Amino acid sequence: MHEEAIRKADVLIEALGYIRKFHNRFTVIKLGGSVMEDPETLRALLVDVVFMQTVGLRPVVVHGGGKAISSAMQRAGLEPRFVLGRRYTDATTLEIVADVLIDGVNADIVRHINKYGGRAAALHPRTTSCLFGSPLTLPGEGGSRIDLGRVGEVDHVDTMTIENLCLAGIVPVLPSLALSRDDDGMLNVNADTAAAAVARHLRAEKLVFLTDTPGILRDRSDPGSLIEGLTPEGCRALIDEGVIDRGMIPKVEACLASLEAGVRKVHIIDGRLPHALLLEIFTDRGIGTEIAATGPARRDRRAG
Ligand SMILES: Nc1ncnc2c1ncn2[C@@H]1O[C@H](COP(=O)(O)OP(=O)(O)O)[C@@H](O)[C@H]1O
Ligand SMILES: CC(=O)N[C@@H](CCC(=O)OP(=O)(O)O)C(=O)O
Repeated sequence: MHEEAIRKADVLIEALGYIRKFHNRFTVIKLGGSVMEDPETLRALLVDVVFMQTVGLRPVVVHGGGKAISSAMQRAGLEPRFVLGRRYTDATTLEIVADVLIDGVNADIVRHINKYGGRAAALHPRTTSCLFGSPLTLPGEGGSRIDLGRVGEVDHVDTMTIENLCLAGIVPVLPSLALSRDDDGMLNVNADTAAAAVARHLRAEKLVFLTDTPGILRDRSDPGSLIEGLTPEGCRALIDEGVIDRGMIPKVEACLASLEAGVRKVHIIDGRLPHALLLEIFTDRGIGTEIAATGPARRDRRAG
């Protein structure tokens, strides 16, 4: 009986060091569509976010919702089309993307954070947009540019609004939609790059990607092949070797850009694991892949 109580006290003491270290620091948390499919998984993650906000960290949530968007498109008789990992977004698709991300996913996250005793604010183009950008075109064959429709990239973040909300103890929740500086219309942004842009502009302490894999795996079919610590050079080598592939490429590229811009650590973790966020941030061992500018980021020598 006493042993169990002492073990719980030890857990709290272990967390105390991290709570002190990250007090008043920004942590940007990217929620991928894959972890928002199951209500119980989402509940556990948002309870962690409320915990972080309550103990004085400054969590900022940026979310996607790719799976829900694809389902809504299919219900409307539209076939999703991706070009180099980006959804081709015409005017009809943009309406669906905005409805799913704003009225569906964003509203759901805000409601749940409030329900679990926290306070959250929806920041999107239909309330207060904090993300501003320009249309993204990708290089095509023979020097041409690939047109992606209303797809954008973030080039400005209203950090003041985000910071003020955090200071007031409110968790800002942003979907991956930006306002175009050209025409004031909405742009659909890849959620990994949107989260990285927010982390860069806030000079966040941490950027955490919650996804549907234990982290970066050396062998994608073997969860035991998790790579716990990586440097940017290590990441580039794994991309060249083809170990990092598909959806993981934009995530890792977003990680590298964030680290270059001063974000201290990036974590890629399994959002399906209950309390993944608390385990990664408040324990010595962590659970996923940690990428830091200076390595080697060995787990047994981690200091947050
Ligand atoms: N080396 C790797 N380790 C783990 N996952 C990888 C790796 N390379 C590619 N992936 C793929 O990346 C996916 C995660 O990216 P993505 O599907 O875009 O997630 P999200 O919707 O959370 O943004 C994994 O489910 C996996 O299929
Ligand atoms: C331009 C572009 O591709 N935008 C993404 C935005 C959502 C997203 O990225 O969601 P996940 O994080 O769940 O993948 C899309 O339309 O799917």
